[in-house]
Amino acid sequence: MAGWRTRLSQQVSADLATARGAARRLAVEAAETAEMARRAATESLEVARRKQAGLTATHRRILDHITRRAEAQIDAAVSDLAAVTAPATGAAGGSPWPQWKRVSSPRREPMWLLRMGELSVGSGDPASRPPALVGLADHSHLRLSPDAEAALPGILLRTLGSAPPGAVRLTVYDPERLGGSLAGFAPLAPCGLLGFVGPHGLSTMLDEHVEHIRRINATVLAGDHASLLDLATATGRRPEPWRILVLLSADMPEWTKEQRAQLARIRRTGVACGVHLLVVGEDLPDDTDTVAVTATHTSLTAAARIRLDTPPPKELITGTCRDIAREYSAGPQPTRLADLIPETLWTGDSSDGLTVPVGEGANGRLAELTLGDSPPHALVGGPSGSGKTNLLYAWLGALTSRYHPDELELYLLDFKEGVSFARFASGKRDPSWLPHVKLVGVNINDDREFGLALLRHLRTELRRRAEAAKRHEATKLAELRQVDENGRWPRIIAVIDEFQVLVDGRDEVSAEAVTLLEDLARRGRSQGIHLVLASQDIAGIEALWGRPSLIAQFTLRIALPKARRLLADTNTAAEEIPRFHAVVNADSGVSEANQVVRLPDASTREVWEPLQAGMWRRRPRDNDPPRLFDGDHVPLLPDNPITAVPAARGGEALIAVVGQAIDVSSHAASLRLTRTPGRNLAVLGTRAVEACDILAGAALSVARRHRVRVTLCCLDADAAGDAYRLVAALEETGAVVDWQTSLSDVVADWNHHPGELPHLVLLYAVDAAGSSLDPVGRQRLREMLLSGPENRVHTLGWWRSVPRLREDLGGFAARFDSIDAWVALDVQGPELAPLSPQPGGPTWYPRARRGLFFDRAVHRTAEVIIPYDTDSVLPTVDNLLTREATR
Ligand SMILES: Nc1ncnc2c1ncn2[C@@H]1O[C@H](COP(=O)(O)OP(=O)(O)OP(=O)(O)O)[C@@H](O)[C@H]1O
Repeated sequence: MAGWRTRLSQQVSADLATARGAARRLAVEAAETAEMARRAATESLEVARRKQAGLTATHRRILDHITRRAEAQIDAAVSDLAAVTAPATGAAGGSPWPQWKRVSSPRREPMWLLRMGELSVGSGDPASRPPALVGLADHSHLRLSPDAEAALPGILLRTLGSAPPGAVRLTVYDPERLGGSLAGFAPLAPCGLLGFVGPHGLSTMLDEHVEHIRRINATVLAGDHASLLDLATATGRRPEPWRILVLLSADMPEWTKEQRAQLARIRRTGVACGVHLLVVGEDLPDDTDTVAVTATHTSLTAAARIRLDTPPPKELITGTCRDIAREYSAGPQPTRLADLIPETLWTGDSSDGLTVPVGEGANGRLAELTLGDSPPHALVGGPSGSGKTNLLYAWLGALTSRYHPDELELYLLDFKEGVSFARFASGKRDPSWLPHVKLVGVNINDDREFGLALLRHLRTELRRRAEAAKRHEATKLAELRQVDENGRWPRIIAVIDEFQVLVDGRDEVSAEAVTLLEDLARRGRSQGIHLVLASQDIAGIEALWGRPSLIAQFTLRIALPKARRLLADTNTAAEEIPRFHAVVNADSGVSEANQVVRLPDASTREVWEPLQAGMWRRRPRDNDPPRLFDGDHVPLLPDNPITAVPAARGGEALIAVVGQAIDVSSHAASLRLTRTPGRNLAVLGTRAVEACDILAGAALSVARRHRVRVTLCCLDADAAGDAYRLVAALEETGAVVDWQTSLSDVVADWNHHPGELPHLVLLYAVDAAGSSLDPVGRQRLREMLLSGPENRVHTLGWWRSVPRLREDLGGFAARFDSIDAWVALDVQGPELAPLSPQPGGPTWYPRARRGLFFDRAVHRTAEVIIPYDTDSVLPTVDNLLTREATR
């Protein structure tokens, strides 16, 4: 028994030991497994932590990137917004108060938007934040909530400062504080730019604004434009002011039904007519048409928050209002030349006429002038200083900017002293010219012949056009231009300022001028040639009154202030108009056709020069500068005054130049020295300098083109210096020159060189020989004059009076057929009778630097010339003496 127990016990012990061992092993294994699991878990945790850190960094990087990009986009959008809004806000609309000043917004564009504060967006510095903008004038009505009331003075000041003085008018309805809240604007009140209305004036004020809107619709917009802004865009004109009606604490629910109805009308129709409501502290029913502003938002900027600017300093408000009031009270600025200039140059077609604006009419629109088939010609009148020249500048500026130089040509003459048209020609100070101008004549008050020359030139052009029209069976310019597509037929305007100088004399010049004017006025209408005659002097107009058929053609009349007799007798409108205005009348001056026009300043160089420079830069390639004739200028002997003129038979003709013709082409007046009897020249008169110039010009012009023999004899000590200088100049041309001191020797030898070279005999003060020339000598002189030309000996002589010439030619019975050509200086017309085909002599009033030239071979009547100045083409006496000394 003990044995099994022992065995059992041993067995149990052994099993227990085994079990313990197994348990221990299991425990160790479990511990190992647990340790491995722990390690694995730790590692996993570590990996997870690392992953999480990586992911967090990546996420942060992505987030940063996205944030930066978003910020950059916001900043770009902000600066885009600022750039986009900048032009719309303009200086006075948008600049912060420290830099703020008054600047008018452009006329054709909508009034600038107004800065109220800034949008709270963007990351950058507050200065670059986009402005919070609202529009009032030209844009909409505005409503400020009570917490935004502080913005009111700023909005009003910016509006006032963006427009010219007087262009914004304020009416303030402020029943609570009776205008106290806008006291800074008070300086505008005395001149009517600001009105305060109390409770009793409300209905009247609303009625007035409604009536104003009605008037604008009926008379200003007149169905042609949808709004005043449309009118401004189309025409550049702002004929009506903006009216801002400020309603402060208006307590509208208490208003009568009629008052509310009137307000509703203003809301519906006001903006198009420049009437705007600025309501403070009231809720308007159904205000979708009104921009609402609170301290933090505007209905335009939706969810974006805004921050309002601080109000402008009080002194800025009062100072600005005082300036505006002062400038407004000083009167409106005249219209500007720029208002007459089209945006694109030279788009007009002149086939049917020339129509351009010239100033501002009473209705605020541009008033136009037309020249064409009707009215064809214009008369402009007004006393000195009334602005005629300025009117002509404005008209010409508008014409030349609208019509291309192929559509319009200008001929401009000014008979009064001064150089008013000289600016259109190229000069030393300003080399540009007006490309349409063909001819400018200034300082021609003594040279009426130049006016005549212009009229003759126009008559020739008229004939050319009439012939072309006949060929093409056209009855007027428009038709001719249609059928002759390749022809160049611009309209021509000839402007003659102070034309009375040309027509009010009692001589042949006036008679011919009036006849030519009559012809041009009558027939020019259909050929596109238009006359504009201006005069300050009633006499000018009166010279025409005697010619009813002539004056009847001048149906366009422009009367400057105080012009007399220009309009119909009963029409006194010109007496009543203020400075810088004109009565324009296209119906021969009858009162019903009056149109009062305010004219722009077109005279000052700053206004004119940029316009001319712009056209000059765009001138056609073949556009030549206009010919300028200045009566005060003495022309120099040109190098080559004549182009080669072939002789009738063999060789080239000897052509002696005597001066510059007073002519449209300013050509050289000359005589041909042919082998015909009489081809000599006599210069007559006592003006030695001019006589020397004529002889020098004649001799040099021949000697420069032909080798000649010259015999020179000077009998006037005062002229000897010039004669001596001429000899030197002639020798330089290769001429064979013989200086004689005795006239007897000259006439004794005149035919000693037969046939060799053409021979010029230059005699200075021939008559001074007097008694020193015995009868034989006198006879030889006559022979030389009579027979010389056939032998190529031509005498160019200076006699100081006609009687002395006559004496040298044979006394009382003298015949003048040996003198074909003469130039008279200070010799009266009747004295020239024996030399002239005109009975009693030519009409000639001697004047300085002018000569009367007659050549029997070509002239029917004598022509006025300007002796060329030869001083600068002759060597100086000092030069000659030095030359002699070094020989
Ligand atoms: N619309 C205008 N706006 C501003 N200034 C003007 C205007 N019209 C004329 N003026 C100025 O008035 C002055 C006289 O004008 P303007 O020379 O045209 O007169 P006028 O009638 O031609 O005189 P005159 O015959 O004596 O030359 C000039 O200084 C001119 O600049």
